[in-house]
Amino acid sequence: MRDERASLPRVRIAVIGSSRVGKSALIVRYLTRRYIGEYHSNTDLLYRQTVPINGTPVELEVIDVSGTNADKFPAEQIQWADACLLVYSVTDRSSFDYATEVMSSLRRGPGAAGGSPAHAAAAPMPLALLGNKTDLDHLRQVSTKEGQSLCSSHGASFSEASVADNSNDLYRCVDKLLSEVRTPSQRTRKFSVTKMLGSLIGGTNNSSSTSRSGSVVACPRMPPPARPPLAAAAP
Ligand SMILES: Nc1nc2c(ncn2[C@@H]2O[C@H](COP(=O)(O)OP(=O)(O)OP(=O)(O)O)[C@@H](O)[C@H]2O)c(=O)[nH]1
Repeated sequence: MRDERASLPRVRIAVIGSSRVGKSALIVRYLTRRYIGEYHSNTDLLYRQTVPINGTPVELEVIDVSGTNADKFPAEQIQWADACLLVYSVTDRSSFDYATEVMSSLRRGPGAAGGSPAHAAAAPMPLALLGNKTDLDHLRQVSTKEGQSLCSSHGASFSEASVADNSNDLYRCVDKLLSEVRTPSQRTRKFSVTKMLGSLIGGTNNSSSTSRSGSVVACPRMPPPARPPLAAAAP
């Protein structure tokens, strides 16, 4: 099983944003369609799932970059990733400011703040911005226009969504980002990870559950920026 998974093509996404904007809720929602109301972690977590695309399994890895350390620029996590999803809360101006800062650094130029050497030499890293918590519109501090304008000036795609309300926009946003990394002619996804959710939430021991059709693993620490096999996540 280990060799089989190691040989799969990988797509790596870094989800970055201030604390409490809903990054973990978003990732779990995307992978399982379930909503986690309260899940706080002060460390990075790696979610891993085998996703069949056009009948070809692809290893999707998503790193949930803890917002607790948002004063530290997540350069290593960005270097590790093929694409970044920046998340802020439309109810939290400071979270938008942080996303703005990260996006500006990312787009400042080759090697400025992340992106692998390959990315720097070729196209810029695919980047998406998502304004979460639109269900709390009455508490809104950041307008839709501000998000749009930030993205149009930085070559990123923009969406707003409510993870709590299970907006379709959140799936569209992530799917689009994935398609910018890999562009198979037709994407199909099959999830069978729901029953692993319990171990994911309690996942402090690197336990993993795998199956041919899908898996999720939580790792307590982010992998190094180079690309050795993720030993901690191996079954
Ligand atoms: N109203 C509302 N609350 C949300 C939404 N998404 C997440 N939340 C809540 O926001 C809080 C923070 O969500 P998390 O997913 O833990 O946020 P995070 O960005 O991972 O936070 P850190 O682990 O501190 O980095 C939780 O209480 C969630 O239930 C949403 O769309 N609407």
